[in-house]
Amino acid sequence: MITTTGLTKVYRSGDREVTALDGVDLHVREGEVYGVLGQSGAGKSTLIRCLNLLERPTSGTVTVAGQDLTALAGDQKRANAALRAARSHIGMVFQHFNLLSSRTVQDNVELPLEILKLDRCERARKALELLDLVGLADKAKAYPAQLSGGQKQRVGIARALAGDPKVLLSDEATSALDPETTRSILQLLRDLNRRLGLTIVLITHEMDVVKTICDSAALMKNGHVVEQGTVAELLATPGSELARELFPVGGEPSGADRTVVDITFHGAAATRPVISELARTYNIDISILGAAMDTVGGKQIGRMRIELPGRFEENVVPIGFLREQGLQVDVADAADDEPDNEPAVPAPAAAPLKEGAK
Ligand SMILES: Nc1ncnc2c1ncn2[C@@H]1O[C@H](COP(=O)(O)OP(=O)(O)OP(=O)(O)O)[C@@H](O)[C@H]1O
Repeated sequence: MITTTGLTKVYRSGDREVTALDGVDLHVREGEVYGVLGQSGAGKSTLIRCLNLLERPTSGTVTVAGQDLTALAGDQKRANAALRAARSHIGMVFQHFNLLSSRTVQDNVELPLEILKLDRCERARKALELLDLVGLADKAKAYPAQLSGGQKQRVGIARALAGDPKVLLSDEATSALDPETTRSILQLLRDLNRRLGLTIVLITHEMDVVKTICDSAALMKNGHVVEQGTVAELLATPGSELARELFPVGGEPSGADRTVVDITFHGAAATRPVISELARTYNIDISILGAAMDTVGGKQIGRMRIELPGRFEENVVPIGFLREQGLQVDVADAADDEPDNEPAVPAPAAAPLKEGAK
């Protein structure tokens, strides 16, 4: 539904240049909720604003619903009209709602319909229908100042839906809201995604938002997308930073001469007694440093951090055993055991070794 290739944005002011996006290749499938994460300054807002060409990319392409928006973004009048038409199918929701305080709720929602030149009756009908969809039918005549933050964001969402968009872009839509209101807005977005088949790209810095509604996510750093995929793919990627942040499991090793292993249990594997089997089979003492169960992307996932006595090279066989059980196993670096110094050790038949070492 949305593809960017080699998307680059360089801001220039005087002789200073800031590369906010540096060759971003993004792929958002139709009908999914896609989260973009990253620290402040990573380029998230620039990316989302480039998706509807509010920000003109310096180079690269943006394709939305099969249409290359970058090709429409010429200076000629015809191209601009075509871009405006394409944009009307992309809604945008903002962190601070951006409502006009002098207009009623209904008039705020009607604004994009005025730009689309719908007649008065049609505008009113559509605005009331949208307000009903977001649960605010009774607030049509209220002014923004009379609404709570969550209600204001619902108006922002209704306004974003006015052009019957296929895509909704959300720039930190919930970060100005309290946790309960955040949950209800996320629920509304998920609902709209399912009922209208809406593709949603949202920027967030909250892992809970990703856990609650995202099908896929990307992590940005310094203008690059450094990880992206479905939540399940990310959780199954050894060493994934997003997976670790989505599902943190702490615990420090008790000494230098230990091997720390993070195990992720998906589905049926979560209920098998693999740790006691491991202890019995190899006659080793296993310490559990941390453990957590959670629902991520609608699926039950378990994670455990264990400690095995001895260095990595002494634990090759037990680690191979865990992998043979179909578990995802990430071996953490021991404090005194840099990856570069790891000895080459033969792999057991069914499992790659130390692929997840970070
Ligand atoms: N209009 C602009 N002019 C110059 N530099 C800009 C402009 N907008 C953004 N930048 C710079 O581009 C980089 C990326 O900014 P951007 O706002 O996209 O990051 P972000 O990940 O959204 O950050 P935040 O989470 O703080 O909003 C930053 O270094 C920022 O200072």
